[in-house]
This record gives sequence, structure tokens and C-alpha cells, in this order.
Amino acid sequence: MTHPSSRKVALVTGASSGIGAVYADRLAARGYDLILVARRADRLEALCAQVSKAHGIQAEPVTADLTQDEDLARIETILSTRADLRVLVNNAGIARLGPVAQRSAGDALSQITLNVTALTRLTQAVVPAFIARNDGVIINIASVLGIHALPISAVYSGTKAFVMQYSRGLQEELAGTGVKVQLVLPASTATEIWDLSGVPLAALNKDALMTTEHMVDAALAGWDQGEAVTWPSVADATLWEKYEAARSALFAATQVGTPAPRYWVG
Ligand SMILES: NC(=O)C1=CN([C@@H]2O[C@H](COP(=O)(O)OP(=O)(O)OC[C@H]3O[C@@H](n4cnc5c(N)ncnc54)[C@H](OP(=O)(O)O)[C@@H]3O)[C@@H](O)[C@H]2O)C=CC1
Ligand SMILES: CC(=O)[C@H](N)C(=O)O
Repeated sequence: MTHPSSRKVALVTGASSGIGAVYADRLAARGYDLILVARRADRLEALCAQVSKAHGIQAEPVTADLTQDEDLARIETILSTRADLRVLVNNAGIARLGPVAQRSAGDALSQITLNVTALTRLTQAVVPAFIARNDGVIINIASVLGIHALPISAVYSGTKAFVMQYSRGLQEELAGTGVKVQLVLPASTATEIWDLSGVPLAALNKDALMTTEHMVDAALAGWDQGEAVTWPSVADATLWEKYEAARSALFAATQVGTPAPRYWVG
């Protein structure tokens, strides 16, 4: 399937609510045609109608459950064959919060399947096409919980740590090409994810809760500034520089080939 490349298309996963729906609106405002993916067809159709009318772009709803192999394969085909595709927003995600002993293995696997496996497969599908065109942007939505594990977020934090390291590795691989990967790490944002997670939105500290509009507009401002890593809520950007410097120093300190003196036996 090929399409005329005069128009530019963005595919947003998890566009039926929350952060994904705002990405859809903002990318439409920037002139992108849209392919919007999620399970709730009614919501996708309503959003497509709304953004098409508001911004004069074309928007196509694609109903898919990204935990299902056949649905995922359909989206992979779109990503690998649409010549007009310029942006992939890997946003679809779920959280099932709670102590491991109090949640099921199914809860753990559902997070891994969507947050890790689907994101990996969709990225894998689009990267060769973007490299061939030397053009394209992948926006991966991780979380501040990718660098911070709470007693209730072992699995969720693990999935977001994967998104972080996967994105960082891809950025290294694609350095010097026209293909960009932006890693976005939102803090708590007011969306449906919370009530579904087991932690009601109403239980959160309102002062630490961002609106979806603020989150996405900040992330897009980071994109415009050419950021590889965007922390929408962090005012002191030097904190990330210091974190990276400490991480790099720790990694360098591992490359010595001998046990550290404190582990010497006898
Ligand atoms: N809200 C927050 O505090 C934070 C959120 N994030 C991340 O932001 C991203 C967006 O979440 P957010 O907007 O908050 O939450 P929402 O629950 O509002 O949105 C999640 C989206 O993912 C879609 N989705 C869920 N399951 C599937 C599935 N099996 N197949 C396809 N689509 C699916 C949902 O659509 P549908 O149900 O119609 O399929 C929905 O569109 C997630 O990756 C989340 O981890 C990161 C940090 C903080
Ligand atoms: C539900 C959550 O844990 C939230 N998505 C986050 O990443 O902070």
C-alpha cells in the first residue's frame, strides 16, 4: 500500500482518551493527517470528526486491541507501508497498581504486553521505513515512574524503565540520521488511567497533578526545542544533566574487570 507523500501523517496509539487524544488535536493543529488507534471505536470516530472539522485535516480511526497479535499486525503493516507517515506516537499504556502479592500475574502481563511488547513491535515496524526515507519522528511516552519504583508500581515502573532504555538505545542507533526519537516522561496527569489502575484519581494530590493539555503542550515544546528527553514537569533541567552524569560515571566504574575491594574474600 503506498500513498502520495505530499501530506504528512501521524499515527497516535491510545488516542481515544487522555494524553493521546490531546496529541491528536495538537498534531492536527500542526497540519498532520491522523491515524488514531485504540479499542473504543465510538470515541475514535468522534475525535476524528472533531479534529478534522477544527483543523481541516483528514483523520482515520483504526480500532485495534494492541495486546492482540492480529490487531497489532494490522498496525505494523500501516507503519511499514505508509509512505506519508512522518510521526508515530507510542502512547497507549495501562497501569495496574498494587503490591505484586495482591495483583494477579494477568495484571502484570497485561501491562508488559501493551506497554512493552506493543510499543516495541510498532517501533520495530516503522524504523526501517523511516531510515529508508531518512525522515520520521517516534515519540515514546514513558513515565517518571521509569526511574522511580513505588511499592505499588514494580511492574508498571519496570515497563516504563524499558521504554526509557529502549528509547535511549534507539537514539544512539539513529544518531546522525534524520530519524528522531523523543522520550517523554510525564508525572501524574489527570486521565482515566488512574481509576483503571486501582488508585482513584480523586486520591491524588491535586497540586502534583498536571492537565493533559499542559503535559502534551510541554512535550511538544520539548520536541520543537530538539530535546531527546523531555520531563514536562521538571523546572530545573540541570537535574537531568546531573542524573545522566552520575549514570555515566557509574557505568564507567563497572568497566574494570575485577571485583571491587569491598568484595574481596580472604
Ligand atoms: N496519566 C498519568 O499520570 C501518566 C500517564 N503516562 C502514560 O501516558 C500514556 C497515556 O495514558 P493516559 O492518557 O494517562 O491514560 P488513558 O487511560 O486516558 O489512555 C490510555 C489509552 O490507551 C488505550 N489503550 C488501553 N489499552 C489498549 C489496548 N489493549 N489496545 C489499544 N489501546 C489501548 C486506551 O484506549 P481504549 O481503552 O479505547 O483502547 C486509551 O486511549 C500511557 O502510556 C501512560 O502510561 C505516563 C505518566 C503519567
Ligand atoms: C498510573 C500511573 O502510575 C501513572 N501513569 C504514572 O506513570 O505516573
